[in-house]
Amino acid sequence: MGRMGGGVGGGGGRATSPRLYSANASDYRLLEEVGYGASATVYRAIYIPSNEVVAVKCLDLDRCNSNLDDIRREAQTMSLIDHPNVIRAFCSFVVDRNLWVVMPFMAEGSCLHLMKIAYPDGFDEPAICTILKETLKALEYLHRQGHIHRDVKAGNILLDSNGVVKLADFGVSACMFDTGERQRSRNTFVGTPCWMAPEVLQPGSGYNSKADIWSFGITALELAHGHAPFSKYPPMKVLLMTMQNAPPGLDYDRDKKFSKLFKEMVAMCLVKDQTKRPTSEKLLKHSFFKQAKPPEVSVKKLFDDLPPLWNRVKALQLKDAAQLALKRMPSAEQEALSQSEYQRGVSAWNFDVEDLKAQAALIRDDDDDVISEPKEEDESMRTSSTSSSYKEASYHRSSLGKGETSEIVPDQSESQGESGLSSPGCSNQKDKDLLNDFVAARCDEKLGCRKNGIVNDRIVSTSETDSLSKAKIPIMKLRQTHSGPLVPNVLLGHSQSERSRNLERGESEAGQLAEKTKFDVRKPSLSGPLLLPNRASANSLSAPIKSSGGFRDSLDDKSKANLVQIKGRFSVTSENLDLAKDIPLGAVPLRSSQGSPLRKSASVGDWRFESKQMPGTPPKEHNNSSFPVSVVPHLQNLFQQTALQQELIASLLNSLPVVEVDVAQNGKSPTLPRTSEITESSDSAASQRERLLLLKITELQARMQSLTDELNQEKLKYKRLQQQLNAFSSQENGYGGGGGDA
Ligand SMILES: Nc1ncnc2c1ncn2[C@@H]1O[C@H](COP(=O)(O)OP(=O)(O)OP(=O)(O)O)[C@@H](O)[C@H]1O
Repeated sequence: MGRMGGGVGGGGGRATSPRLYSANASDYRLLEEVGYGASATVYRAIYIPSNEVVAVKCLDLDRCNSNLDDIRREAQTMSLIDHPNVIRAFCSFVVDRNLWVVMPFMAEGSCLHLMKIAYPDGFDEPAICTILKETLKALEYLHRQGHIHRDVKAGNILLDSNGVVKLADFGVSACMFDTGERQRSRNTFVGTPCWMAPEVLQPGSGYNSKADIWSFGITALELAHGHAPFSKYPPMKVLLMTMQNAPPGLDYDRDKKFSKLFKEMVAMCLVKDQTKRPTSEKLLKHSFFKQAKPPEVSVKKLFDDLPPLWNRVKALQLKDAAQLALKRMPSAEQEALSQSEYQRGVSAWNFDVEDLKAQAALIRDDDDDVISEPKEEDESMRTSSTSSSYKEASYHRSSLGKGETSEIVPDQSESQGESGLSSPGCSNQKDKDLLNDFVAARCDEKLGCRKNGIVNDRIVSTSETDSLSKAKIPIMKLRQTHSGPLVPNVLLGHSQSERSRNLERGESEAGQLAEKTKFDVRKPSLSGPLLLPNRASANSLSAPIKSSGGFRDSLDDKSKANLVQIKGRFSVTSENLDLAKDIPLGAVPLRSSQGSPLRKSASVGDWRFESKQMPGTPPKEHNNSSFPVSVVPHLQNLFQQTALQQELIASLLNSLPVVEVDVAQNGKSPTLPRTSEITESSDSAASQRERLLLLKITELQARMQSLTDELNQEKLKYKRLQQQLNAFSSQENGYGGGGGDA
């Protein structure tokens, strides 16, 4: 155990008198877990010598990218910070493989937690204005001191019970005046992808404090919507979108509730060219911040009536556990993945290169329309990111009962093309290079980048670009942020053991959901815009339908089950008939003059035409019920066959005047010629032929008899159905008339 960093501090700022905090772990009693990040778990704790409540952040050194020297320097920097809006470390010390950082306890936790638990759609503008102004003051101070924060986001904006706002987490901050190793580290990727400025994402290009201004703008959107832009996408996708898309912003139409000043301020921060972004000092002078109310007025009210922070955190952990269970489903992999990083508020400076590459493999085509239409994307993102954990949290306020969509897209594997990396989102060489550069940079940065085995294979395949999408890699890793032996028992009760219990509970809770989702995801969709245009562009709409990949079989089965008739290469199913209703007329290039595209099909056209000729068929039957469609063709078939056979028999009979046949009268089998008669005419040249013909006649007569029976039965059936239909329509009329009479 060794002491690191400053040992003095007081109440998180200049407000209280300086106090010395010991670097002895036994002087701290860790209480509830109040937060967790990529590499740390934060506890409410009692500093025993003064009986003061503090926060202890336990950083798992094994999970940090930095070496001990960097961390020591980091801690020293933290202890020198002295601003009312910046969380200051009282002291820090190493406990085995953990770094304990003692800080003031911020009783209301982070803005992210608060939104997750009670404001899934974001805060109101007065609260946002105050929070942003206080945060900007912190940034202005840090920039003046030569620091770049590099991880500005709602998860790092902490609130205390009086509404005081403090910027936290210097785990990734860089000193602008540093040289050597530290300086070089600014050419690597640090930060959280959704909040990362384009220049930070561009390997090799340097960046400065303006990167914080971009993140600040993203944080403004996060506070306004309840989530950051692109938060539903995997990091690789976010990376591409940040660089390719127009910058996100507050929409003048959609975000009507927000003022013009707010929109303007955000737009100023989210300019891709860093040189055009204002400095924090200049931004602080923007008119938007002039209207800011004091924190105790606009921020404090946000947590009225909320339970204690640790109970909220526990509720969120349960939901996280359910999310993790959900992630196990391969079909929901991408969705769960994209949500997880954001929902846990995890920073990208703990990016796992393997994770990134695997996530890149999951980039799908169907998202790519979004790339060119950022606003739509944002809209869909808004729907999806308010789903799951937020909505079900028990302490919900504003949005309880609002509609919620879990956006799980059916597998459209065939439409993806060969590779995730060759999807439109990264279809050109530039994109591929970008991804490769990015992965390479991250790989260089990461000491633990493995050089062999699966990971290595996957790295190779990234540059080859073709096999990545096929890799089905178990991506999800439960990032435990604390190692056991170093932690007192009391702590374990709230962390690992509890977390695993929660996980189990969460898994069972999520089980049903998972089942449902699995079903939903895999359920083939037999209609919809993706499939219909393809069908419509085929020569005939009634041509055999080729569905995509995964559900071709099931579709075939279904087609068979619904088969109405096959005529040559045409197969018509009742499903086609249903689909025809949904097909936009304009989408069908070869529509017949009869109106319905399906009339192009000989079979369907004929049936419809002829069925109209059936005597006594009420016109209503075509749209009212499905039975005429299936019965009429059958009847017609029988009718046609019978007529043909009758014709044949008649002509045969005409040609055989000698044979005794009694077909017409009783329909029974004809009396066969007696043996003696046959013998007598054996000389006849036609005798052989006659015999054969007689046999044929007998056969045909029998067949005709059965067909006649069948026809009679069908006629009866048809009559009954007609009666039923008549009864039904008269009932309908009766209801209508009754209503009118009454
Ligand atoms: N002083 C504090 N008082 C109360 N809660 C805190 C305090 N510091 C941190 N937290 C809570 O703990 C969470 C995680 O803390 P922190 O962000 O420092 O961890 P981290 O591992 O660095 O996370 P990340 O790297 O993902 O940002 C915060 O989002 C916040 O909710």
